[in-house]
Amino acid sequence: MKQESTAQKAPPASPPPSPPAQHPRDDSDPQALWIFGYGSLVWRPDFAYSDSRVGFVRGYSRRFWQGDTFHRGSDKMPGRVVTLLEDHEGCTWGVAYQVQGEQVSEALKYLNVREAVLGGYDTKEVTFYPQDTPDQPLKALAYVATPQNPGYLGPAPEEAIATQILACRGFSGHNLEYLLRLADFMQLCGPQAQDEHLEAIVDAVGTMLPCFCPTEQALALV
Ligand SMILES: N[C@@H](CCC(=O)N[C@@H](CS)C(=O)NCC(=O)O)C(=O)O
Repeated sequence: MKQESTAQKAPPASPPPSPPAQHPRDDSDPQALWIFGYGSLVWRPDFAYSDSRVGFVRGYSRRFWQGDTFHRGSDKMPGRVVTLLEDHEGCTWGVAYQVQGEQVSEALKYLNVREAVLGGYDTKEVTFYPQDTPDQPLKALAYVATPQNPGYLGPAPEEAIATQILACRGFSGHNLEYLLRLADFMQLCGPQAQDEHLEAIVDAVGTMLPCFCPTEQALALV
């Protein structure tokens, strides 16, 4: 069966910018906006920002339950990326970025394409607790993939998610890079930042890698 190369799939033409929605503003600077990243945005924001904080949001758990046919997968082999699941007991660590002045419209225009159009994410206001000043929470904008979006894959055993991640790649790179960069970030956050779902997938990948790695004999044939 002909494998569609991701190189053949041109990204959809840029859509008209999203209508000016009401976004949470930074009380200290009405022109400023905080944007919360908890997936690829923690290591590749790719928009200009004035400040950033490591911290967490309460009431949400991070899950690899969103399919991705552009950045980390293809139409035939969709990858898995993260979204936020409402969970009363949940806590998700990430990075909040402050954008000010012209940075606000530039960031929103960029993220509308990257997250909404290409990724199926919608925006949601969350309360962000900076690691260093959790008693001074901030209102922030998060991009969340809800079960209603067409790319949503929903729950699966961590082993199945690991297999899918090992097998997929897209325009932004391999799905495994996405997983491991997020795991690296969580390591940097320290022992108080736990994500059992992420850890279980990383463990499953580690168990499966020998099956995905060529043996010496196979390499000798290259
Ligand atoms: N909205 C989450 C997840 C974002 C995310 O991973 N989105 C995908 C879109 S499907 C993306 O931007 N991928 C770019 C990449 O994989 O480098 C975040 O705040 O980080």
